[in-house]
Amino acid sequence: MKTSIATVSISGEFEEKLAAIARAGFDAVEIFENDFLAFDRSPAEVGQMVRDHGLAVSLFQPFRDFEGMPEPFRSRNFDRAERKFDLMAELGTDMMLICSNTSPVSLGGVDRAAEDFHALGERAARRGLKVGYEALAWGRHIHDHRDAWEIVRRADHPNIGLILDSFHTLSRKIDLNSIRTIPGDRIFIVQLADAPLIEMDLLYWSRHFRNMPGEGDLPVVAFMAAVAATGYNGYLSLEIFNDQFRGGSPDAISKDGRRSLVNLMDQVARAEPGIRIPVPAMPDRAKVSGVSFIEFAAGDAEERELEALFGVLGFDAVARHRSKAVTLYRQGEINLILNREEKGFANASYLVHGANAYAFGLMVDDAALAHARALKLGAEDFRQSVGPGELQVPAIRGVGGGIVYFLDQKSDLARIFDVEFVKIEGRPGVDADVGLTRIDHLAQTTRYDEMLTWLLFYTSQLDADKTPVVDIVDPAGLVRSQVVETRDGRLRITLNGAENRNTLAGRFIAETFGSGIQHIAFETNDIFATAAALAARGFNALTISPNYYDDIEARFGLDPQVVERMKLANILYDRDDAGEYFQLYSPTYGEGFFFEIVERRGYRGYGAPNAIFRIAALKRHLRPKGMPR
Ligand SMILES: O=C(O)c1ccc(O)c(O)c1
Ligand SMILES: [Mg+2]
Repeated sequence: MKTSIATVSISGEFEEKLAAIARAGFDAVEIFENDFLAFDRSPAEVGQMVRDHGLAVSLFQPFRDFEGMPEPFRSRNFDRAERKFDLMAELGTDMMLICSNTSPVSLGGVDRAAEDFHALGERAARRGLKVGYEALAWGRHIHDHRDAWEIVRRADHPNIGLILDSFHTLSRKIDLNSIRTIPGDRIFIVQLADAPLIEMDLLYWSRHFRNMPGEGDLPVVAFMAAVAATGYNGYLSLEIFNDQFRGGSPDAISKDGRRSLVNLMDQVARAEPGIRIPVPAMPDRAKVSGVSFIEFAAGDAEERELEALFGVLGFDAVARHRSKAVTLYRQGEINLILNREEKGFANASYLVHGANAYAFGLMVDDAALAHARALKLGAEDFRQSVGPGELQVPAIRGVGGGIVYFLDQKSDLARIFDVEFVKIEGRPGVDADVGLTRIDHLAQTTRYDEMLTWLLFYTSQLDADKTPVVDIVDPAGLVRSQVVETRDGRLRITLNGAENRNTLAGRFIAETFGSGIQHIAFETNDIFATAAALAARGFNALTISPNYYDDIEARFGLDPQVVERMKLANILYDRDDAGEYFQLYSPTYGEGFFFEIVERRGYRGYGAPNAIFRIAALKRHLRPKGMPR
């Protein structure tokens, strides 16, 4: 498969863009005219620069307001096109994109447009060039690929073809079967973009909100499956206009782009077998059956603090690592690992970020395959030397440079805790359990502009979906939250994107020097019993304002006695179509890390309406900056 990306999709100086695009593994770039015009090198030098980076120029674009113009505009347009043909020869590309006319003076008429294209085809043929026609979703007369195709068909010239752009077709919800009847060799190039579903003007949506396939909500897989079914085997070219990407890291955006195409084509090849586009074989997205463990890095000082905290939460130290300063704590199905090694990755993470939950293990169907897929998608491999008899657990770097381990039940990895740990025997009378059964969700906080990267990271590797974005109101600003979850809820990761550093989330990443796990939610089957057991162990739940309880009693029509019990235990409540949700929180530790305990009675959400109340409460607890602990 041949991949390409438009220069507008990436931020930076022209040469920076090329370098990042090349490093990410693309074959070609679409040169967007304005990027070129703003750059102070000659067309020939630009062409050479592109080739020096090992790239080709897939397309020169856009040429605007060409077809269906009255004189004198029509003649001028042909002259203008000839000038651009000169430029293309110097750049070293044979393909130009003409987008459908938006000019108020343009005349409609399929045949008039077809004649213009036929005449242009003659001129292009003399130069050995090709011209592709794209219907902009907001074109004045032509805004549907079916009409653009009709014009190309009637132009009846081998040097004139169709350009499809997923955004224009999908934003207008055009029947995708209409693509399947177009001959693949008449489609000159396919541009790909996704976008979040937002009701707004098509032009504005397109120019500001496009994102990489898989990052938005449009059915780009179905679109591309229809294109691939035509026999098309040309460039798969990303064309992403996105305000955030324009200010982002050229390397990160390029890598995301390349990952999005590999993931897209893997899904297309599965949906549409026998396509001509060669798609590298790779394992399917990994099925996750749960979070097997969460590992904390700490130093001596925090070790005792964390140990005490785990104890209060009802975790028991059940095993010690055979060769490392690592302890395993357990309750129900939950495994917490405390790593206070003075060398290795955990220690490095501790030195940079302070005590933090830097790693977690996912139980998948096949760890080796999950790891192999991740690497094919461009994930960074993680390996660390292992002692004699210890297992090399397949792993990759994740959010904030943390580690995601893959475990399974079918290999030796199933016995990791038996192989690497020694049981701590004989603690009679210790019955710490407060009824926590499993990890309900992990919450990772990132900068807002990294959110799409990590959403794509998870959803391209794991058989999990993303939920729509929810705005979390922090008294100091908005935090956007989006969840990656499996249908059965065995995996739930909430990603919280902080836009400013005054929010609880923003402060967390500012003070801990980067993104990471900010909270962990455990599940219980009886939150009232768990709350009582926790209190008996000396746990202080986060104090929720009494005002909250008056409100929920009225809002949900709850039994006042139940509300009174919730108030005493600082339990928050929410309800959706599927059921009820109860939550309680720990105070914050360190720079804003906390635990949550939830009981789900069928409920599928995350208590977003309660966020403002618990954030306000958490902030009351958070020590003022600069104060000693
Ligand atoms: O927003 C535009 O004008 C524009 C230009 C060229 C394209 O290929 C496109 O999809 C949109
Ligand atoms: Mg386009």
